Order: sequence, then C-alpha cells, then structure tokens
Amino acid sequence: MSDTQRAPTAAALSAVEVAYPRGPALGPFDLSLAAGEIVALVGPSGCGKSTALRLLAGLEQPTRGTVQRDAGKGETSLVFQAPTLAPWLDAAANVALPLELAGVSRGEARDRAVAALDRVGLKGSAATRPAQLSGGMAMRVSLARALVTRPRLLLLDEPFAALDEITRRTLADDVLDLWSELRPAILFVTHNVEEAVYMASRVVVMTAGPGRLAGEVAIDGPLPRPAGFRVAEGFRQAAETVSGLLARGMEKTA
Ligand SMILES: Nc1ncnc2c1ncn2[C@@H]1O[C@H](COP(=O)(O)OP(=O)(O)OP(=O)(O)O)[C@@H](O)[C@H]1O
Repeated sequence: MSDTQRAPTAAALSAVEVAYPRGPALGPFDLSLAAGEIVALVGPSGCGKSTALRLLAGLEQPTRGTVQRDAGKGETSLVFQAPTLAPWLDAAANVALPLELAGVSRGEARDRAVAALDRVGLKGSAATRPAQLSGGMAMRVSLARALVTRPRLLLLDEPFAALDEITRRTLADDVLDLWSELRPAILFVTHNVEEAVYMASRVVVMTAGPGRLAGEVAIDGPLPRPAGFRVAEGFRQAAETVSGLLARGMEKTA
C-alpha cells in the first residue's frame, strides 16, 4: 500500500448521479482522492468528466449521491483548458486576484503573485498583459493563480489540451514539480492516455456517458517522473491497460 492510499480522503464522490432535463449525464459514479494524491480521470467525450470535476469543486450539486470535500472553498483551485485571464490586468494582478478576494492586502498579494510567477518559470513577466503571452505562458499564469493560495485540492480540467506537444510535456513536468512542493490532492481530467499515465499515481477510466467506472490502473514509479519514464516498459504497459479499459468502456454502452 502506498503512502497516499493510507492518507485521509481529500475529496470523494459516492454513488453520484447527475441528470439534466435532456437526460442522465453522469453515474452512478464513485471517485475518491486521498490527501496529496494525483488521480487522472479519462473517458470518452461527453461521459461526464467535467461534471465530476464540477461536483468536486462545489460548482454543481448531484441529482443523487453525495459529495465529500475535506478542503474548504478557499483551499480548492480550478484550472480550465482556457486560461480565463482578465485581459485588462497584467499577469501579477491576475495571479493576485484570488488573494485580494480573500482579503490579503494589495501589496502583499502582488508580492506573493510575483513569487508564484517565478515558481512557474515566469520571472520578469509580472507586468505583461495576457494578450502578449503565448498559450503556454498564459497557462503558466493560470497555474500560478491556482497555486498562489496554496490549495489542498487542485482540479485541472484538460489544462494542456490547447497546447503543442512539447509545451504540454514541459508543463506536465512543471506541474509535478509544483505538486512536490505543496502536495495538494490533484484531479487531472484529460483525453490523453499517455499524459494521464505520466501525471498520476492512479488513472480512473470512465465508460461512455452517462459515465460509470470502467476500471482503474495504479501507476508505479516516483512522482515527479524520472528522465526516460515515457520510454520505460512499465509506462507502455500501463498506457495499454488504460487504452484497453477505455475501449471496453465505450463498447459497453455502444
Ligand atoms: N449544463 C448542462 N446542461 C445540460 N447538459 C449538460 C450540461 N453540462 C454538461 N451536459 C451534458 O452532460 C454530459 C457530460 O458532459 P461533460 O462536459 O461532463 O463531459 P466530458 O466527459 O467532460 O466531455 P468532454 O470530454 O467532451 O469535455 C454531456 O452529454 C453534456 O452534453
């Protein structure tokens, strides 16, 4: 048993179902996240991955079932595919925003925001406006904004989907480095099987919508990942197992 499996639960969905007027969107579905654990959630398009994440964020209520979250609202951060930065604010002011909303003075919030930008590799970009940032840099600002409050639960919804392969690989390593400093529990939603295996110690696979559990795969190996991890035999095998579960989960409801 790993340390994270023994750790207390950071967040959990128990037999949750979400139904919209058009029909069921999720479940029944269970998902549990231990303190400090990184879990990747994969599944076919429309199976309810973002819905599960929104439930954990407290942005949505389940039609049935229960949502448990150890971290308070101020201790939970979200990052979406689009960086959603305010265009009229510079990078540091964007990152400082959640601190200011939490009552931190403007000066201290800016100092902490500049330090957070340094940590995501954006030293010297504090005064840059979002329009002047590349896609990868904007995502770094978004990550800095999510981490500046030192969250205990970090919810990432396809954060790298709009980025090129090299940038997404670099950012994957950066997120793991940042995780090792603060150790939040992370739920990482992605369509990319290899990214899921690289980022997480456990990959949860959902069936086609309304998504249920198709299976889960524990990923061996240290986090952050050592050099060469992507070409190791264990990595390839884990990716194959996840792909197999995905294919079977799609068949079941086809
Ligand atoms: N606010 C809403 N109102 C009605 N239906 C919704 C709403 N949000 C999501 N849905 C539907 O619920 C289902 C699950 O959506 P969700 O976005 O959670 O899936 P997903 O797995 O994240 O999809 P993708 O991989 O394409 O991002 C889909 O059929 C979607 O159309």
